[in-house]
Amino acid sequence: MMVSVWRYSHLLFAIISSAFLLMASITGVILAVEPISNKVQPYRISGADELSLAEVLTTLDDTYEEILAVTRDRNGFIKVSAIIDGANAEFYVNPFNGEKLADPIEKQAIYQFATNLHRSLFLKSTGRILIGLSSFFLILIAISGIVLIAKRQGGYRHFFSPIVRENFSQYHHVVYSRFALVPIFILALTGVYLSLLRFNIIPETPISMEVDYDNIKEEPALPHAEFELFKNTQLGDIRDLEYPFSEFVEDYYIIRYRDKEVFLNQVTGDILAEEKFPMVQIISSWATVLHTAEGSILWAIFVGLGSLAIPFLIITGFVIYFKRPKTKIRNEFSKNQAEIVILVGTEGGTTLQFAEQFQKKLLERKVPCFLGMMNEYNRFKSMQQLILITATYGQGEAPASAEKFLSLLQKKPQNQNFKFTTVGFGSTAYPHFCQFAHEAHQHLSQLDNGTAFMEVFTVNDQSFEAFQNWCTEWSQLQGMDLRLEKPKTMGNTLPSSTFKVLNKSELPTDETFLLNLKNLNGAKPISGDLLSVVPKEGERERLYSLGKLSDNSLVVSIRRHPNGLCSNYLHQLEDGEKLTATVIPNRNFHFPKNSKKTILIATGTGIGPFLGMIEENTNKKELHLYWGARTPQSLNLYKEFIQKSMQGGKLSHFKTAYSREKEEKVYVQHLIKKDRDLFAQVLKKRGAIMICGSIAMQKEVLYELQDICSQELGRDLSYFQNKKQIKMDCY
Ligand SMILES: Cc1cc2nc3c(=O)[nH]c(=O)nc-3n(C[C@H](O)[C@H](O)[C@H](O)COP(=O)(O)O)c2cc1C
Repeated sequence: MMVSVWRYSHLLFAIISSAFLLMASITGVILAVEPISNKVQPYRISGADELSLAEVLTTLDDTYEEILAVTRDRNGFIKVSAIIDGANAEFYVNPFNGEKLADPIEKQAIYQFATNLHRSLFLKSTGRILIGLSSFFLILIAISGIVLIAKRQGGYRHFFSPIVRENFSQYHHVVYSRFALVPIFILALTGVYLSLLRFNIIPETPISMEVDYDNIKEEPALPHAEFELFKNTQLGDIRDLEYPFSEFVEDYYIIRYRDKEVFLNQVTGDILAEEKFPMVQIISSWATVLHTAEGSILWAIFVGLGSLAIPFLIITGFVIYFKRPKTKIRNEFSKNQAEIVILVGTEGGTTLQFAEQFQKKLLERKVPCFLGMMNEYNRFKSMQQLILITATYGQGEAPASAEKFLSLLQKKPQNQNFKFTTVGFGSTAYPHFCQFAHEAHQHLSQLDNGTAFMEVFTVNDQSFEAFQNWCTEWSQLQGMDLRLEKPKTMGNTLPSSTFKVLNKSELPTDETFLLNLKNLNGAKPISGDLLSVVPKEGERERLYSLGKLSDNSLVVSIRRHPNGLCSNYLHQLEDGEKLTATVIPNRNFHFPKNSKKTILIATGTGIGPFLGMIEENTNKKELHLYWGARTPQSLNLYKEFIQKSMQGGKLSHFKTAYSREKEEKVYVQHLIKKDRDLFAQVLKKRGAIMICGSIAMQKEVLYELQDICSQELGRDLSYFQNKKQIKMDCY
């Protein structure tokens, strides 16, 4: 079924019931404390459950004047009803010696208040109906939530796979709901059951045992300590025992077990009648125990945490929904007038925002274009070029708005020849980077009348810069010049900081340079975070990976492009000059502190964040660096730092691959192939591999790593990516 159906059902049920659920869950948390505070009282006597009824009744009869009943509650406390000095009394006893321990625990006012609010919102039957219905909605929310998580994770098998943190609400909503689903589901189900019971929709049929009074025996008369049943029944097995009303033989002992009731002749000890409780009664008893957690501290904590999760999930759920980018597609040309058809595959809505910017620029140039969703694929009569802009979800699958695309492609063939282009939006933090874009492109390539206009272009982590690059490349091939504007809603809202240039070291032959910066205020970056620089007002931002050498010194490694606005702007900065830029946290690319062995792989300026990570390796854990560049001279910029780090023990091994040193080109992937045992060992021992550099290098490196994973470790590469043992930041 479509993800959107599940999503909207999930949301709808939550909207309908959220206020009542909030009330029920908050009071539920308070009520979860009650069984714990009862259970910790010292009235449970160790070993009492193993005493026989014969022993207990003898002790109690010897101690008290007249016993009416003995009850064992869910806490294991033994309560006696007796007549003392002519008055009825109830109290807990020590069944070993009959000693009174305490009066029964009285329900505290706070729990009484919370119980009333929890059950009926102080609205009597109306409130009970509302709470019952909310519990029912909670079951539906839990079911649709399970389906949604499974869909997002790419199947039930991956239900508990790690989640990439995109933002606080999205991440924590999924993380906590995965663990809270079980208690929430049980609370909701038992809540509905208890409501149905209360309204007699589930009828509780009472036991109706008949005693054959005509055949009641009066002999042999035995003292009750001699009754077989009392000798063979342990105190822990019963729920309660009622003494006979009078001494007449027609009155009998009533003994209630967990699953049955027994009438016992008070003179001879014969069983007069016995009946199992009906199933409904047993289920009701279980539903009460599970829902109220009476008698179990662990269960009370479990369901208490489940209740606590509900308000959190309601709030984060609404934040996710209301923060989703809202875009309404406006088209100036109909689908059959358009020469360029842009179809979008999105789930969170961001990809559509990018596509809208692109469509806007085309419309400004009066290009007849149409923007729609990939699920709207149809016959487009005037289409000359189809542009797919799509995200990837699950384990490399289609996002919600593109689920039907591949089948529609077969069902709705175009009558004319057309070109096609695919832009994939994804994240290298996921094992199957932009896989759906590649798959869609592949399917289009198989059509007789479709021709690829460009290779698949991939955009990592919604990088506007990358999308702009694609747009420039595409528009040049089209013979036009399109410059996109970054929508305000897409801009990062993080505050900018001022940096002072400490120094600049340069390697003119390679057009690369290192900028040493000091943060004068604002954010506290970690190596691997990104520095967003806007070279001129109105210009798009460029991102650079940061290395942190000390609290006062950051480093960025930059390649200077001949016409590059930003790289040239940074290059002309003099020592002491100020730079305003924003630090963007890049959580998926921080140095793994818990890993005993780590391998860093970089090409060219990709070494930048690793310089900081090496410097931070003060514990001198095993750290390998593989670095690829054109010639040995390229190393001059970093040589001193590397040598110092190796001498200081912060870097254990350093290997280089130069592509223009000898006839035969050497790339980092060749080094990996040679050292495959080391790579296998590191992954096996829960170490980490970090990759930074070009996407082209990343592809080759991943290919090599995939081979090592399947050949040496018998697992897919994605297994280690999911465990965050492989981290990438490539561009
Ligand atoms: C649950 C989940 C699963 C994802 N799976 C993948 C994946 O397998 N491959 C990938 O490249 N990106 C994956 N992504 C990243 C998204 O494709 C990326 O964030 C995209 O920009 C989202 O676009 P949208 O907001 O238009 O849906 C995943 C994101 C989420 C939240």
